[in-house]
Amino acid sequence: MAQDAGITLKDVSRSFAGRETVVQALDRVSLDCPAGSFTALIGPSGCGKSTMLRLALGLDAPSGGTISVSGQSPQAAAKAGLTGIAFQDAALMPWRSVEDNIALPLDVLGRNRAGYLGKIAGLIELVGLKGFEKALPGELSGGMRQRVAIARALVTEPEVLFLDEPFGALDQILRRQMNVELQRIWMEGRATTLLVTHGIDEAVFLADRVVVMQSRPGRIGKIVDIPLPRPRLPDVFTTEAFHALEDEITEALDGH
Ligand SMILES: Nc1ncnc2c1ncn2[C@@H]1O[C@H](COP(=O)(O)OP(=O)(O)OP(=O)(O)O)[C@@H](O)[C@H]1O
Repeated sequence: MAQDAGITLKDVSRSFAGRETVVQALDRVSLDCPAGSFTALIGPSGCGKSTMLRLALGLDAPSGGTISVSGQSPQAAAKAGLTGIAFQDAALMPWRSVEDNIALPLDVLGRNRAGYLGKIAGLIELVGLKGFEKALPGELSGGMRQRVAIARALVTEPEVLFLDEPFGALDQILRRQMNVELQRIWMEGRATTLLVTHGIDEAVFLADRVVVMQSRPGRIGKIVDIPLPRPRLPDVFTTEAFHALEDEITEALDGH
């Protein structure tokens, strides 16, 4: 992985002009996610999480400041297939099979799928969907659809992975299983990962650092380091150290 395969935001602002007021969705936000790190972003509704993701994906431009993704502009990184994204609702094409959905970014980038057949088969194995290659999304459970979305996000071998509440629609038990799976997948590839989540437990379990945001204007309130050793096992959820970190994040969310 390249030395600069991280995400860097320097004094990034994004404002939206409303009818009467200006909404400061992000106000001079600076954040450095080093190559290979796992960062979770948590904050109240409207604090600018989606805005930050859209900027880092090159789908929107900041009003001020600079963003670097994998050492390039967000647009250049996306065009080069250096970024991967998985959303909450999986957003699979219902008429495409599992393997065809996973191959979608290759088609979008105009890459020859033939060169990726081994990669696709490996990803299907990695996310535990062997035997479901030809299945359609309608034949899969919610958890399986999210696995497809994660495999799809990884197909271009991105250096930077964005996850926008990928397990938000799943029940608590399945979500925890998927958290364990995601940690395993991340530890194998070590893409620089930025996870947007509403789950404090999910953030503590997965991340090296949890960035707690505040709204109006959208700013970083606190960054909480998560020093728990890896691989983290499911029983870590019930430890005192885990609860203490959850409490620290809850307090930061309450503005303390
Ligand atoms: N295209 C837009 N036009 C006008 N205002 C916008 C636009 N996009 C976002 N905003 C405003 O910017 C602020 C931040 O929105 P954003 O969607 O980034 O928040 P969020 O933290 O992702 O919220 P949630 O957790 O509810 O998804 C909000 O006040 C929102 O109304």
